[in-house]
Amino acid sequence: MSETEATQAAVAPTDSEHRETSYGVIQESAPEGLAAEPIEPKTALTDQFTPKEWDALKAFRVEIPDALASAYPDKNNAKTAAVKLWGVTIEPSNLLDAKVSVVLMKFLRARNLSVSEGKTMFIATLRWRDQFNVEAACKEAFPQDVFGQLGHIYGQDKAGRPVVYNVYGGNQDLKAVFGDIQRFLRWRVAFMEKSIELLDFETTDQMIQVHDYAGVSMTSRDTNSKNAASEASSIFSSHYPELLHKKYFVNVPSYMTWIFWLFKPLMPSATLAKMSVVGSGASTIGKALLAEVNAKQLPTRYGGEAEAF
Ligand code: HEM
Repeated sequence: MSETEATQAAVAPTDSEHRETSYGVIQESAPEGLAAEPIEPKTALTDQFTPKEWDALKAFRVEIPDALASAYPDKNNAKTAAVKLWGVTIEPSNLLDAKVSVVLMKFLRARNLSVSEGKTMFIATLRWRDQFNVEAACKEAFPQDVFGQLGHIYGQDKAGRPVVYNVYGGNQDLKAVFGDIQRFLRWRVAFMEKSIELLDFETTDQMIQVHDYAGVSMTSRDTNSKNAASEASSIFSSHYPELLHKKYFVNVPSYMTWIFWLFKPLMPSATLAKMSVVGSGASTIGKALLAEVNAKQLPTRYGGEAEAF
């Protein structure tokens, strides 16, 4: 059997006997003359896929071996080898796995269900992860005195999504944080990956992000912090599709809210629609965040009851 045939057999087995498939799913008999549809393992998240999304996913699965070969042109067995993305193992022989389906669906949704564009994004993401060396960034020891207060992962929203906070406020040495842009980016990517570890891709596949800008002023926006912000933002738009449920910008000084719109050209409109700028002070912030997060899960400084960071 050729590699292409082997892949198609794994994606859409056609024999009409009861049998266990390569991905461990019992295949029901199909009526005479009809190809059996592979049985899809279901989860709360795959249950939310629309018929159009299922169609796109089935077409995308067929493209995966080719996508893997394009992502890793120097690897001999790239077409059949496993790749790990956000803790989920993707390989041509397990494409019916529900978690794999949820991960692949993210690339399709981010590209309006276009299989070719989703595939391009998937290939670019795998290549970028290698070039950036995400694995090494996740193992890097960042100085606590510079990065220790910059990111917090705390609590869940009412639907169980993790809530993550980036405190980019002026109450810390922003020159040290953004002085080395590449180091900041490695820290930010590692923090994103750590947040993603809390997603099981069965019941939860998105997070809430909060940016806290308490104490920033126009002088905090120097060339380095501006470049770091736009580079990080473009990395997330290009290589972390559909992982954000909502994003709140809190403690934004009112004379600086216009900065929000500077990011408009960097982000798809669907992502922009998930974001809101909230004013300052625990009660104002609480009004916005308590709609999503229970008081016990929300730090007091944001209007909740949790004695957190
Ligand atoms: C003045 C100091 C500021 C610093 C140091 C700063 C830092 C950053 C950084 C590092 C990012 C990268 C994305 C991330 O980490 O999630 C970012 C993104 C962003 N910032 Fe700021 N920022 C500042 C001010 C502001 C202000 C006043 C606003 C107004 C609301 C704002 C709105 C945004 C938006 C819309 C994004 C894109 C979000 C995304 O890509 O997920 N920033 N900022």
